Amino acid sequence: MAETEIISSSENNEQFFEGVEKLIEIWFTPAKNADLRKITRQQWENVLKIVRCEIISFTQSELVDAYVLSESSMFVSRRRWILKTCGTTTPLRCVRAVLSLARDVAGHSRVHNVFYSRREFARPAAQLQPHDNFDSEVKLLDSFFGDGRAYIMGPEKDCWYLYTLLPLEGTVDALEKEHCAANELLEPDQTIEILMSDLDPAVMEIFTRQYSANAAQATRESGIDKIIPGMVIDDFLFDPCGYSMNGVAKDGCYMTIHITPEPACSYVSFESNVPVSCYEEVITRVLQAFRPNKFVLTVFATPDSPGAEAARQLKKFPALGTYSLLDGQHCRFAGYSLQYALYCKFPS
Ligand SMILES: C[S@+](CC[C@H](N)C(=O)[O-])C[C@H]1O[C@@H](n2cnc3c(N)ncnc32)[C@H](O)[C@@H]1O
Repeated sequence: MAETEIISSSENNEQFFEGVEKLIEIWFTPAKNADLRKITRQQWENVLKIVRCEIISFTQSELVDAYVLSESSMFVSRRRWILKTCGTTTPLRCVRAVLSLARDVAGHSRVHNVFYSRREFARPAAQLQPHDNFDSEVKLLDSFFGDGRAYIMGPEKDCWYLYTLLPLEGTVDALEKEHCAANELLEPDQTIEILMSDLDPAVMEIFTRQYSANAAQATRESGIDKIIPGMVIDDFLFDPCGYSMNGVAKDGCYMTIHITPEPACSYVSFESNVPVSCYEEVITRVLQAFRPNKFVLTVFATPDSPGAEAARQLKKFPALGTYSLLDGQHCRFAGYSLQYALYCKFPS
């Protein structure tokens, strides 16, 4: 397994691990016979060496290959590549290699869209270049993709960063029309992410070897298997603690959950592209399973996806159960809308 970044703080002997992930998603323009799944496992292993992580498990459905990594997950489908890695990994360092493999092995020579995002790290100074600050990340991304657009949402300590491609020229409305006309091949898409911190220690205990004999037990006891029914689950319980899972469904949907249970730095991320028109139930199940004190919620949706309605509904939620909205923003990009929100538990 790759080098672990579990740091022991000498002051109080508490373990620290940076659970916050960097997430990059690249969509390639549809091309005849092109498929990212032509890239071999050995080629992915070489790419992941640059990132400083390893493959520890694999599962697949007809439409998506899902890898559990020593630091989070990777999903590969015909024209979409997703890499989500935590700790002090360096995912942006491998983008050039991925673009070359996409062109030379998979037959994809045109990038359609790119999303790079992350929450603010608990310890930004511990990150390696270019992840030690957002400006360096943006500079490197621009060197691959030309001029992108960078956003910072939310208050300083809890902010969420996003980089995506600039619409070529003109208004978002005009571009959306153009997209619809030119890209009949493009499927609707939506992604929900819930990035949770400061979680209930009683729940976090489930994700330790002391409490759970294996990953399947942790999955069942926490209720992870009930969050989105019908997924084939590939789960992993780290030693002495920590948990990662990927779920894949026949229709190409995925979900992924990663858990850092250490009390000093507890963090859980949930992500899925499940196409629902109301996310309230999924969000409620996630919050009931993990009981965070604080979380960032983001929903990306194309205008033709069921998730577009869900994103509109979220705009209207000043509170979610026992959580109040601290900050919310809505953005429209060419082809996507984004809802960002930061929620915090009501003071008891
Ligand atoms: C890979 S997991 C999930 C990280 C994820 N990004 C999250 O949401 O927190 C990290 C957890 O596993 C633990 N862990 C144990 N052994 C590890 C290893 N060899 N590599 C990475 N993490 C390990 C860490 O201490 C941490 O609690």
